[in-house]
Amino acid sequence: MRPAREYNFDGLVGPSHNYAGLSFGNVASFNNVKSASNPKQAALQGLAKMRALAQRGFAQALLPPQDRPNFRLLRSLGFTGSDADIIAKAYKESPVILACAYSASPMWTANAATVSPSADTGDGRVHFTAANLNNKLHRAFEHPQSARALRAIFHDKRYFAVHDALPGTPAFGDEGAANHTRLCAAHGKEGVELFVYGRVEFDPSAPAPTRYPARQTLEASQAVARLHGLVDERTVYIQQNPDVIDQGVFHNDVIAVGNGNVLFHHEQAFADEAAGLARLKAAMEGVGAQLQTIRVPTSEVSVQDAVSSYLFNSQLLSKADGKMALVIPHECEEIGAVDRYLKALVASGGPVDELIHFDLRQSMRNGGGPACLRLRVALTDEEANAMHQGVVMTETLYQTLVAWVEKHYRDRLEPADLADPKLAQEVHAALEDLSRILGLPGLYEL
Ligand SMILES: NCCC[C@H](NC(=O)CCC(=O)O)C(=O)O
Repeated sequence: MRPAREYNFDGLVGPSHNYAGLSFGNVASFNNVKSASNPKQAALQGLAKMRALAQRGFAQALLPPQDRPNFRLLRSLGFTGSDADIIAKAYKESPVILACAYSASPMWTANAATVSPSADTGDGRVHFTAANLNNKLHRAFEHPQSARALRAIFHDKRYFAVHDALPGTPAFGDEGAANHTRLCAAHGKEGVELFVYGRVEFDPSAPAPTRYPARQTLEASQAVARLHGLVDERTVYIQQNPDVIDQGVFHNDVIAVGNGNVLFHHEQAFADEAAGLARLKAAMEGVGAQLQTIRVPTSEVSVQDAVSSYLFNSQLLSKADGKMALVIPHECEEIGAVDRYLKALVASGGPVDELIHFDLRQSMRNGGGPACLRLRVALTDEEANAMHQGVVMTETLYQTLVAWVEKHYRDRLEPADLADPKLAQEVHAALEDLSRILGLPGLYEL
């Protein structure tokens, strides 16, 4: 075994963060549609989380925002002329399409890709597959730039393989790491990769939600496992409970999170819990790991409270002393049942002995909590040295980025502001500056 640690790559929130109600099935996105956002505060809240975790000694890095509005998308839909013409025409004919082209949704980097560490893959490299996110228009156009950014950071082909997204068709709906968890005895040792899917394209008899869409298919999960060269005995597929998708659990990471040998989940998370967890347990025994579940009963926390608090959209982080900290949003303290549950959890003598709270309200109002905001990449020391270093969070980078945000970001964005052609110029100037700060000159096609 080679020693390895988990890096969390948080999404740096882009300057066009706004509330457009684009995600049917995501309750927060729908409830906050057309309210005013504060992109500056959103970016600073995200940076504060990155800095605090880096200061605690957790390996922390970032993924950059994407260029917005997405003129390529707007042109492909028939809007022509100068940039200002395109924006004006799109706003007049279809403000929702303009909002899609302007979405800052790449901030939720858990959806950027699925990642398999080198200990698990066929060729011993770290594998990434950019997620096609084809269930939502505003997200379906993220993947080319996600792959480009990952290739810029993980450029050394001796260590890293970045795959393009799966075909963008319903059979292969792929939401990346939000529906994937890796369980292991140690990051540098072979682990078990758990894929949680919402529906099965080629088996109409399999359960499926009826109200809200299931974004991830079994077929997509299996394709990612093939691309990464994962071994069958160490790969487990479990179906998400369709009833909870219908209650607003649009990704599995809204109802379960895993780390090390621990799976923290709601009792209603999975369609056939007993059988699924038995398979997971057996696979883990094969790699010398003992599955430990922390199962939250409905009698203590309802699915509705889990969705509004984002209790499970937390980060479960291993500390140097062997215990784990749970990184949660402030909303968890505000919902009585969740607050009580968490206090009892840290007092129970189990693996989680600390809560770390953050104010992430700007992201939360669009349905993105601590776990949505980060992509986990377990790396050996050699791999960590081989990646681009300019994205690793340090105190200097934090201070530089705070000044960059203060300079370029607005503190209020309403739906009508997307029609302002100056906004596009501001985003452009900000990203030009950012690629210089991060030392990634080819990051954008600006
Ligand atoms: N992992 C969390 C993802 C949240 C994201 N929300 C959004 O895209 C909302 C955007 C808006 O409505 O403006 C989504 O649903 O995919």
